[in-house]
Amino acid sequence: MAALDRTDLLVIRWAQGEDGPAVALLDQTQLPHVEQELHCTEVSVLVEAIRVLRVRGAPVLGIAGAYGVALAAARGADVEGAASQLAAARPTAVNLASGVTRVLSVCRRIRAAGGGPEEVAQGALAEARELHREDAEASEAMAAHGCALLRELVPGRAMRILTHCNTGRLVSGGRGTALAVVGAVHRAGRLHMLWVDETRPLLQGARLTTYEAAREGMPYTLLADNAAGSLFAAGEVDAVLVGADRIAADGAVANKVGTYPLAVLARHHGVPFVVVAPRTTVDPATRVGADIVVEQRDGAEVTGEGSGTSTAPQGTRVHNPAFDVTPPGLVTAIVTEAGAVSPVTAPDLAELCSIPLERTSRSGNGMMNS
Ligand SMILES: CSC[C@H]1O[C@H](OP(=O)(O)O)[C@H](O)[C@@H]1O
Repeated sequence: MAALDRTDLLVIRWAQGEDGPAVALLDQTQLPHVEQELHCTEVSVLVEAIRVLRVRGAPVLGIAGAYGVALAAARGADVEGAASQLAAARPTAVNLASGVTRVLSVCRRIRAAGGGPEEVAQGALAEARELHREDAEASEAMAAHGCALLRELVPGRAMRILTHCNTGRLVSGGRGTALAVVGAVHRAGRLHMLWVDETRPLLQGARLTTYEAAREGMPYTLLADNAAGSLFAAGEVDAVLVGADRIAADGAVANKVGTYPLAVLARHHGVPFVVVAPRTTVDPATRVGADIVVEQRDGAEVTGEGSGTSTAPQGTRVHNPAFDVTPPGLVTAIVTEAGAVSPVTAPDLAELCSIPLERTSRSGNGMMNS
């Protein structure tokens, strides 16, 4: 694997190639051993890329959804239909639907004002680019707020931080969410060890967080998910940092499956459990955690069925939720670009995110009314 310059990880970008406009993605299913860019010249290709996690992680899904609507507009395709397909590609990460809705609203507004296809395409791309830029900015702010909070929560010494799944540059327009905080702690000389959960079944930790930690020069150690408990028991964890895919109005956090058990372990062992996410991941239209739709994925991701190396008998029934939901009472703090809220309460979260508690309801296709 060629060592890459830090600034050179282009996770997602708008491309104008010989075959016209495209959404270019670093294919995360090929990492860490192959760095390959996928050019999506059709929305259907981008939808499939989202479904199979060639591009993944809540904030970057919002960026991908936004560029996807701009791609439909640029190619003179049915923008409304494209928006519905994109928003439905994965149900849990709220950023996807909100990124799609944001650019679709711009298309509708330009059209209603009498703009033609060219104006709609230009407006859509400009809005998608603005969302991309905002996410990069949010990432820098989260890193600063999160690092300051950790220095309060773990005073005086270099920290041993455990993380789950992948929350770095690969999920963001910038440095990421939780891993952006770890990077800031590392650059401040305060990171003793980053414990990396492999994160079964798709191994985002083993494949992607290790890849990013290595690029950043962080001290890191990979572990099987079920080894985390013994680390807590040995007093080897000073803080847990994770991302989020959707945060309900009451502060309940949907994140990669395996997050909830870490929150329970952290509470039992008196270890801070910190969630890092941009305000775009807080969804006031989802009142409580029980209302979060948790994506159920194909059992073959667990058994390997069909890949030639199946681990279980043919036809084994599999429970494979992509996420779980952690109640706010187990969350020490939620860090966003606007700052940190701790303890996590609905009014404080709403204030932090400058979101009025009463918000428009969802339309049937999972997209927010603009
Ligand atoms: C902060 S976004 C990263 C977030 O997304 C991951 O899910 P997936 O890999 O299925 O897209 C996981 O929940 C991470 O915490």
